[in-house]
Amino acid sequence: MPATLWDFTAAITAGGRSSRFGSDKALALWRGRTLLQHVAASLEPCPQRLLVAPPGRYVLGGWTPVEDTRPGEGPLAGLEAALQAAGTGWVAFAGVDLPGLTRTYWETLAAARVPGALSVQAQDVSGRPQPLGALYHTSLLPRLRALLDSGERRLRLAAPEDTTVTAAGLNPAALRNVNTPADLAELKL
Ligand SMILES: Nc1nc2c(ncn2[C@@H]2O[C@H](COP(=O)(O)OP(=O)(O)OP(=O)(O)O)[C@@H](O)[C@H]2O)c(=O)[nH]1
Ligand SMILES: [Mg+2]
Repeated sequence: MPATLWDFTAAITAGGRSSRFGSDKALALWRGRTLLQHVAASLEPCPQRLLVAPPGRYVLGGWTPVEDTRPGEGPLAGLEAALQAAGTGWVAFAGVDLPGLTRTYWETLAAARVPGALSVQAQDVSGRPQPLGALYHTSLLPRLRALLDSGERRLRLAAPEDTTVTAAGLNPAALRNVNTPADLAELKL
């Protein structure tokens, strides 16, 4: 895959409460590294890397801290902060709880971009597009602001359906989501 495909900004949204996990899941260990480190490694080739989190919560070398625009309001607000900080272009938006993400995963999404698209999302095993672990264009920012101002919090509404490309055939292991200690235990099997 040509290196020129890594022409997007990386953003990890890490402002969650981990209430189902019971402790900070970003710092939970899997294969000797934290979940946050796994996600960060998948995005290391990106020229600009942003970590949206409460100030001082994490130290992640090479990643620029970005404060939430609306702290505690969920990943849709995290995406707003990320797109605002990114400037102009494409942003790879990841959660801390997707430790199976790989460089190949992001390269596949990046290669699926077409003119006019504003988001590229992987199709999961049930055929649904996955809004976390997806690419978003910064021109979505006015829409996101309007959605959030109106009280909307669902990340899957971030991009209009008719401007969202879905990429099929990605490794389902890339999208394993850790919400509970049981999810992490399953990952270790
Ligand atoms: N920046 C930011 N990220 C968030 C916020 N809420 C959740 N996230 C992140 O969004 C991703 C997926 O969120 P959830 O699985 O709902 O995580 P969570 O809120 O920490 O966990 P629960 O409390 O169990 O729902 C994780 O990377 C979270 O850190 C927020 O208010 N701001
Ligand atoms: Mg949550």
